[in-house]
Amino acid sequence: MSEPVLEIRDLRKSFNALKATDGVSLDLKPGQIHALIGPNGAGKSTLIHQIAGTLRADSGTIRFLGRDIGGLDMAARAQLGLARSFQISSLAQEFSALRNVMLAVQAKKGSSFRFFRQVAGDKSLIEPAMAMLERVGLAARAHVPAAELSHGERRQLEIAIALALSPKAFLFDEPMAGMGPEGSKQLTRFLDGLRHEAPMLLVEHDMDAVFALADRVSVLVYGRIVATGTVDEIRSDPEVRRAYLGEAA
Ligand SMILES: Nc1ncnc2c1ncn2[C@@H]1O[C@H](COP(=O)(O)OP(=O)(O)OP(=O)(O)O)[C@@H](O)[C@H]1O
Repeated sequence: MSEPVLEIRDLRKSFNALKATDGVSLDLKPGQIHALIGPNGAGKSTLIHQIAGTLRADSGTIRFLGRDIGGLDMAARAQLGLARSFQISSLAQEFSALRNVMLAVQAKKGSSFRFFRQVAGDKSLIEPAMAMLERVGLAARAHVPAAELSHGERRQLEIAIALALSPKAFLFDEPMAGMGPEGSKQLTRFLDGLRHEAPMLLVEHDMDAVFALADRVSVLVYGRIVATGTVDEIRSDPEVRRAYLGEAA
């Protein structure tokens, strides 16, 4: 069995009396899409925040590529290859799509800060940035400001930025939100191909997307994982159907 890329053990986070993360353990293995589902307020985003480093866990461990990253900040985790996207937009709205991706390429290179006008013509940034835009189907819109892109195009741009970081794992928080049926189908196809680039922890309410994509599904309710398994196992679990899928068991 291959080693997990991401290994979460007994993670806990409270907001006053509320246990938002209540002893969560999960593994993300190479090539996998591991979906995290659960009702509103179950603690899915809180969990993603702790893994990404925007929120500090109260206790428990987060190992990424074999290393305990609990003490690292978000930037250090991103530098190691943990790419987070969606829900909170990472785009600089006034900058073109190309410039947004160039900034990500520059950040990945870890180069010391320079004013953008000094690097605007830098081929070592433009070429990889354009390649990312091509991959996500946005090359023709490279020079359009992010603010003028459609919702679906902004999602594509966010993926291009995530790809520019050469991620070793993706954390995606509700990528399908607001996409519409056709957009969701396209994004589902795209994410399906991405699993071979890096495994993905996917928080998603769109069950069609989850059931089409996930190798494993974990169900979170009140901060606890109440079930974990394949799509078929989760779909046929009577407790999950009762607690979350809204069906009579
Ligand atoms: N910073 C905070 N301070 C206090 N309570 C918080 C904070 N962040 C989240 N919570 C609470 O923690 C619980 C889990 O919230 P979280 O946003 O993680 O749920 P979720 O499963 O992502 O929900 P949704 O599906 O609606 O996005 C909720 O009860 C929420 O109100």
